[in-house]
Amino acid sequence: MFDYIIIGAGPGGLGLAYSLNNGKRKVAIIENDKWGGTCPNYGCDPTKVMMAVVEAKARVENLKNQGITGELSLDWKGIRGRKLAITDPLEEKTLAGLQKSGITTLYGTASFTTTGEIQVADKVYKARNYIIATGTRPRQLDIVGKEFLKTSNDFLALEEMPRKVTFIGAGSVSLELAQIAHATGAEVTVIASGDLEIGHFDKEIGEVFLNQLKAEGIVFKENINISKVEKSIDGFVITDKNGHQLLTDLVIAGVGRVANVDLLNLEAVGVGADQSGVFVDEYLQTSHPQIYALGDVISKKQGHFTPVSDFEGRYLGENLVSTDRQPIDYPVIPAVIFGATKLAQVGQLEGEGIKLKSFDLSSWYTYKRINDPVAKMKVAVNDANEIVGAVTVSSVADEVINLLMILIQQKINLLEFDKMISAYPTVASDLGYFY
Ligand SMILES: Cc1cc2nc3c(=O)[nH]c(=O)nc-3n(C[C@H](O)[C@H](O)[C@H](O)COP(=O)(O)OP(=O)(O)OC[C@H]3O[C@@H](n4cnc5c(N)ncnc54)[C@H](O)[C@@H]3O)c2cc1C
Ligand SMILES: NC(=O)c1ccc[n+]([C@@H]2O[C@H](COP(=O)([O-])OP(=O)(O)OC[C@H]3O[C@@H](n4cnc5c(N)ncnc54)[C@H](O)[C@@H]3O)[C@@H](O)[C@H]2O)c1
Repeated sequence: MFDYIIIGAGPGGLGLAYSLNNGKRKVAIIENDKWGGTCPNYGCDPTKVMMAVVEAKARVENLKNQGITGELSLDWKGIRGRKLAITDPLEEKTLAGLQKSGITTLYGTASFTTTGEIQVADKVYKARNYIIATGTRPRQLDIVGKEFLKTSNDFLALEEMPRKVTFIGAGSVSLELAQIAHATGAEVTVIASGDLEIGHFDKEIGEVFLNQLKAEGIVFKENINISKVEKSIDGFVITDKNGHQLLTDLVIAGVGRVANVDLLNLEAVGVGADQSGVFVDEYLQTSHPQIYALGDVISKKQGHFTPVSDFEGRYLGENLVSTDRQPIDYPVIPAVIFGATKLAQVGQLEGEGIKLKSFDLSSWYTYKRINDPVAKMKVAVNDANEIVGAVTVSSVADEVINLLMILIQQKINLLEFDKMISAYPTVASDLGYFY
């Protein structure tokens, strides 16, 4: 008998396992694929290791003929080799870390039994509480030729970068991988089924980001509904509902992700869920009192990001053992689409008493110094002169947004900000001008 059994060893499940494991409690964690979950094996880490090379090339190219001469080219094999060396060992390290800390590790697909226990292969395990942290997997398109569609996982495993790569869907997965493919020499097309805009981001700044990707040479096609994909001698032919065709060497479907709930036998324990995830209350408790859920697998309005899963893991780690249960209280959550140019947003941009200020940052010293091709910011300030939201596009948007997140979360107004000194010239030394 365990105290806690966690299903899924991604950032959420792992955060919870370590938080609950104090030597006295018996904690088990179950994984049916790679220890560490999506982020280190198929998501954040490998994509950002690859992106670092794309960013470095752009940084140099932005200063070309301003003291830098010569041609640069990226080599996919080298980029992939870097990824293999940095992120592939993480799986083994994660498993070793769990075993060293005394957490029981079980390998296999977990599902609930009709008596409310957990089954893995032919063994049944019992616990006081069960926590579902099974994440998501790429959504598959139900079209003719769906067997020819590849996913982000397949992209990361490519041995060669094909000459022509097409992405279906213009969300974060496609927009990041499209930049990597394009920088390594592929002709890249991104197909959006509706108008080209990035959900959850400010429309105007999102458009600046997309225009920059277009200026770099990525081709976007909007309002295209794909009806079939066929194999031809030269590659694959994508046909849309109007009969237009596109020839390509590789098709990646980046059309969202679905919750890993189907193998869990949730009906047996009466836990509600659909493709968007497991239904939980503000304590991350499901309709079954012994079963909780966290991370990407839950149906929620918060973004599907590693630090959110980790936050939920740490929240449950405290709440499950506390006599004074508190509902989860999410802080502001930054979202970033990475690339040589990055798009980043945090907090709220509209609401009562909120003023939105726009800044063209390209002439600011921080950005002029590195000659960023685009640098813009919108900041939302409330009546109390506190920053409550921001959206920005530039090569350093990921760093700026985290600093703005701290100002928002800590409600630091200009008076308090002015009591601090930031190193200059850095993105931090610009912050006072945004109030
Ligand atoms: C291409 C890509 C890039 C990304 N980039 C970023 C980024 O830059 N920054 C960021 O914050 N987020 C990023 N994300 C999102 C991030 O990876 C996820 O938000 C994060 O991994 C979610 O953690 P989790 O623990 O909730 O789920 P997961 O990491 O998905 O872990 C769930 C685990 O449960 C296992 N599992 C599923 N079903 C069962 C079962 N029945 N039995 C046993 N085990 C099971 C799965 O194999 C998996 O290992 C990216 C995602 C993708 C796909
Ligand atoms: N930097 C990051 O933090 C990062 C990077 C990559 C992925 N992620 C996470 O991974 C998750 C999945 O990303 P994603 O890009 O797969 O999903 P997404 O939901 O961000 O985007 C999917 C896109 O596909 C489009 N789409 C859906 N059906 C389509 C169709 N039939 N034809 C064409 N387009 C279609 C949608 O309109 C949407 O624009 C996200 O939740 C995201 O949070 C995060």
